Amino acid sequence: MATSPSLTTTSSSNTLLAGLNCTGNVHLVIGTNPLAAARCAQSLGAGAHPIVVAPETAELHYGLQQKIDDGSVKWVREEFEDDHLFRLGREEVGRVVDAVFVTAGASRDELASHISSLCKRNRIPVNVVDAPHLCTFSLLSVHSDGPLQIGVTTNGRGCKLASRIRREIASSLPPNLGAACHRFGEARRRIQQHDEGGSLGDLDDSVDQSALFNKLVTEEDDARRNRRMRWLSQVCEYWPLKKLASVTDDDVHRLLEAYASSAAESDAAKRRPRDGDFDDAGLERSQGKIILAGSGPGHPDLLTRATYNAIQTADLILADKLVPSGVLDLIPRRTPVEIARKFPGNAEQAQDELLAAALKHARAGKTVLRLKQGDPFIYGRGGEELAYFRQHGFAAAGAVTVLPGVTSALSAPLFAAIPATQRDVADQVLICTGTGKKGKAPSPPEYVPSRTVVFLMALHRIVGLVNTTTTTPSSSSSRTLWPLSTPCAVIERASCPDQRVIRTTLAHVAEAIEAEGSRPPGLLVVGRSCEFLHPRERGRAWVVEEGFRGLDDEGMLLPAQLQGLAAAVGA
Ligand SMILES: O=C(O)CCc1c2[nH]c(c1CC(=O)O)Cc1[nH]c(c(CC(=O)O)c1CCC(=O)O)Cc1[nH]c(c(CC(=O)O)c1CCC(=O)O)Cc1[nH]c(c(CCC(=O)O)c1CC(=O)O)C2
Ligand SMILES: C[S@@+](CC[C@H](N)C(=O)[O-])C[C@H]1O[C@@H](n2cnc3c(N)ncnc32)[C@H](O)[C@@H]1O
Repeated sequence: MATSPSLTTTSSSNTLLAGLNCTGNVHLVIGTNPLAAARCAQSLGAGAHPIVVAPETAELHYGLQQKIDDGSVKWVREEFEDDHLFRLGREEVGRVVDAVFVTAGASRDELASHISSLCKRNRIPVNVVDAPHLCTFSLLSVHSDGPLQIGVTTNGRGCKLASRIRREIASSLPPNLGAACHRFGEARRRIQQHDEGGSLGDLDDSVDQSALFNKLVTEEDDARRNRRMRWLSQVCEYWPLKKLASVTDDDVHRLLEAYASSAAESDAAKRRPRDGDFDDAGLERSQGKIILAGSGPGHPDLLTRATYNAIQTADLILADKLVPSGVLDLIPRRTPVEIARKFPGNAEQAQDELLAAALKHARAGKTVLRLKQGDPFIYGRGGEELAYFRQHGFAAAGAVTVLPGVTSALSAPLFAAIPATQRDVADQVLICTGTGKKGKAPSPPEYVPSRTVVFLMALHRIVGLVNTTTTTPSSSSSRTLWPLSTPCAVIERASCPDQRVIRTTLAHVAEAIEAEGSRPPGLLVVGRSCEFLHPRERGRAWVVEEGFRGLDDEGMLLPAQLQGLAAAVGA
């Protein structure tokens, strides 16, 4: 999000996009045509002071005339002279103007060339319409909605196309997103104020989350400072945009207040329902039912029909944080939905809240859908939840239904063209966690050359994981170490439009994640199968692949992957 128009420096390669703070700047506009009027409007929108330089006799576009009449644009009624650049600017920068826009004349015009070289010599940013070679920056096609700005450039390869792309992007966004940016920005500011500068250092919104984004917040941590800010970041990362856009001031307030109470509770699971807390096991009432369902890795087409039907018919949906937004979008508008606040360090409380809510509403005769991500029984606490519901009055046949889901553990490798088992390459597959209960490091699986290992919940502690698998522990054991050359892949947001795959080896995976940032949820696949369809590219420590190619493509293999296959089988 930027508060001013984004400018790009112009060259034959791609440009550095930046949001410039133009408040109080002086922009010199040379020309009086409709473009000059548009440039003045853009400068005004960014808080700059446009000055038009044109002779008294010039014909003014009516929009420009209006702005001159109302005093927002100043008109210097003179032919352009070099010293305009050095005497019309702000006093605090020695009267040099901050930027120059030449809106008439174009490429063949000698004056335009002269102004451009003069500006370049004096390091004054200059833009000449329709003459990229004369520009030091170009303007983006910008969608603005309050503090939210989205800029698109094709870097001189078709501004009409850029504006079409911009419109298309803007139309795919939920309404009120600008207001949501404002609301969340305010919440952030309040947290920073109240929590004495609590900050995640995430001010640079041009990069993805760091790999530490999901690091467990422990009770020893400087709770207030970090936790509230983490909480807010988690909401921004995991909630669907539609939900973020519909948040009200009250919701934000409640979210932050809820944090305050959960932080107070964090020293114990005191209020957590436990076995025997309710003496109602076996007590069958006239009650509703609970459906515990998996929603797959991300793409809504990967839902089972059973889960889809449950989504359509439930009275209440209690969804986990990782449930993909494409799935949440299928929930009918009439159906209330709550998303778990399972943020690092708060998973237990959030789980308790959901279990209590599920019981309450099911006891009141409702059909409650506990919607989980992937498969509910694969690191999804599904077994725990089923046992809990059984112990609390939902033991009769049909009182709780469990519906499977496509697990990310097996589908993410598939979407990255990694066959988890492959004849002569991998004859077994192991799914394990990179993080144990309360953030503990589980003991790593031993190295078996013919095994594909999928690590869930591992990326926030990748350094520790690689260390324990590849180096000898101090208490020397006979464990076979993993060779650093073992191929591996990080697969993030598998089957979502922003899926990303990083192909590398154990030697470089931690460095790759550090360099590329994190895009949760993501997992790590290790083993020779990672290279079967993707032979390693010599001289490259890692390779990044962006995007999900959809479910309609024939095969799932890119031409490059097919070439890889040919190479792998020696064709
Ligand atoms: O004990 C804990 O829950 C905290 C330790 C912890 C775990 N993973 C972790 C953390 C750090 C953290 O959450 O801050 C690490 C963890 N848990 C999670 C994430 C989020 C992500 O991958 O983007 C991450 C970060 C992973 C990464 O950075 O790669 C989220 C998570 N853990 C879990 C669930 C499922 C659930 O709560 O129902 C969920 C999803 C919650 C949701 O969608 O709302 C559950 C979980 N957490 C954990 C385990 C392993 C337990 C074991 O078998 O030893 C398990 C599996 C299980 O309980 O059956 C451990
Ligand atoms: C708590 S586990 C839940 C797994 C889920 N029950 C399943 O079967 O996929 C969460 C972990 O699943 C993995 N995960 C979930 N969705 C993913 C996706 N779309 N792409 C890559 N990894 C994913 C990540 O490793 C994440 O840390």
